[in-house]
Amino acid sequence: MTATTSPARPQGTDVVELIAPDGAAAAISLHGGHLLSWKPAGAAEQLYLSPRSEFAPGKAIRGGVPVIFPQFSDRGTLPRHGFARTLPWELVSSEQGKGDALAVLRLRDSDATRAIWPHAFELELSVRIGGRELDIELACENTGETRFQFTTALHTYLRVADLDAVSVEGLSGLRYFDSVKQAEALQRMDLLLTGEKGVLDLDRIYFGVKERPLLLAEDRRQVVIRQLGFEDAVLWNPGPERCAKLADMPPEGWSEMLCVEAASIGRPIELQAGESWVGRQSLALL
Ligand SMILES: O=P(O)(O)OC[C@H]1O[C@H](O)[C@H](O)[C@@H](O)[C@@H]1O
Repeated sequence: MTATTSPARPQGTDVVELIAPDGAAAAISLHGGHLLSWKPAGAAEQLYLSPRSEFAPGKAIRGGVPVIFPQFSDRGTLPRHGFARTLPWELVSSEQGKGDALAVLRLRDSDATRAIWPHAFELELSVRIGGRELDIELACENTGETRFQFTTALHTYLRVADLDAVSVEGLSGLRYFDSVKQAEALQRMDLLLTGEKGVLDLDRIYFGVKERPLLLAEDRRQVVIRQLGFEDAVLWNPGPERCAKLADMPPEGWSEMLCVEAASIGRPIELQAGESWVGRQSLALL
């Protein structure tokens, strides 16, 4: 069975709706190849999507899962977080299986990308839902004649009921770059408390996370976050002051979200002509 592509969700954005036989559901915008919503079977929305997000050509959507490629943040000369999140992707397929539903989207180099990044590439984003699990896989192939390097992330905005009650486990002993303090540090404790009691204005790149599972926990909810192929993870919450300066976030938006991003930043990924790389982030609601 083929899932439908509904035109004109927010302001004309094409959105692919996925529904698994057990009722798990997701919505993916072709603008940015951007997962907007994930509802596990029998459960509520797990992703944060800003009610003030702009859904306009050339603009990034605030929330969901932006695809960051080929540059993380301002770490290079390209537009912030690269161009994949602001370009139209094409839908390759969307289908329902026996126990899941899967959509595949593609972005290839174009005159617009080659004008600022002179490389031939093909990105494929696969989103699979079923039961209480979500898999997001990003594959990149070098379709040109020369090697290139890139940094990348799946910039997942998790919805939280109350940031004060949220903790993240699994980071102890890792070195991180604190982008707020512009300094490196070592994560001493396994438990990272967010919100008023913990770290506000949180912006850290944890290096060498690799396949360590992370656990996001709040009162009665636990989400296990796994990654494969990505080396690092980013934790981000703008806190009240920075949030107030973001035009596409409501003033209180920061208290309802926490980004836990699967990323490769510390060691850029290098692909020779014809080579491919694959990275995956998997979320499971316990
Ligand atoms: O506002 P954006 O360009 O979407 O970036 C949002 C955030 O993305 C990442 O998490 C970075 O580590 C942050 O420094 C940045 O503020």
